[in-house]
Amino acid sequence: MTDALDIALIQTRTPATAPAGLAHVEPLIRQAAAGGAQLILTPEGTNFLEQRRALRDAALSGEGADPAVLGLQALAAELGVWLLVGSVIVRSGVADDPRAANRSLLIDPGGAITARYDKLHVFDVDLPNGETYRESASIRPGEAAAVADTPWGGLGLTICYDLRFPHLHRALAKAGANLIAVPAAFTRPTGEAHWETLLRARAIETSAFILAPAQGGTHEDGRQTWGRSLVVGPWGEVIARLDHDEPGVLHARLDLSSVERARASVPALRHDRDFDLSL
Ligand SMILES: O=C(O)CNC(=O)[C@H](CS)NC(=O)CCC(=O)C(=O)O
Repeated sequence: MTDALDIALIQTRTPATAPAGLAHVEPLIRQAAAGGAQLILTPEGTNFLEQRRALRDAALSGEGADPAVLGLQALAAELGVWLLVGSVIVRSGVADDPRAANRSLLIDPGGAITARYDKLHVFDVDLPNGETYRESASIRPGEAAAVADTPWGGLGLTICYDLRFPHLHRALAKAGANLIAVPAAFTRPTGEAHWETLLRARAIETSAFILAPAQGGTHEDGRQTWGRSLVVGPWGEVIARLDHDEPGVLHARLDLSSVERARASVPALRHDRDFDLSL
């Protein structure tokens, strides 16, 4: 295992009103691979993004039959890269629950899916500007966290709103993650107020790299997402950022040995104490 890892984050704007093909990500993934990225990460909603989605049975496939998933598997194999598909909206496959899963997939350079994670925390939120989200109406939350094996160590999987739950990230780090993916489709107001601060806080708390590819810009249905894809190092330092909401590729070279250095220096991950909360 060498200490250098070349990654790339894909920032895109998934079509909002219909199941997407790959036109909004494939050229960017090819560009990332041509630029030397070994691990490429895409945002939440890579195959489908629709704010006011009704239960869209007709539009949804299971993971094994989703055209975007199959296309991304073929692309990873053709390019010989690891691909973390931030999320796809697919049939959950759970009987008696018509809701979909909001699922991250890790695809290896042979095109095989080696890890998956269903978003644990769904976004049921009323923002001060009147934007309202009820993700639980269409998405069945997952039950389990996941740390995926990669040639570069453990990759903790999270999705978007999960960013607000620090104990999940600490648990991932304690379970062996030195990289944590935070693929997102953040709202504009919460992105502006919270995105970079929360990402840097999670990096500092876990002494892990935080890799956050985002949706960005104004979507067809008028929904706006906060781009500004970000790579943060284990000391909380910003390694690379896109300072806009347009589609693009963000390259970064990670020095993996910096995780151990940060953890040796401030071992807070090992300093948890049990405490009493009685008054
Ligand atoms: O809707 C889709 O198709 C894809 N999923 C999303 O966009 C999700 C659920 S609506 N968005 C978030 O979790 C935003 C979190 C956020 O913005 C915050 O925590 O502030």
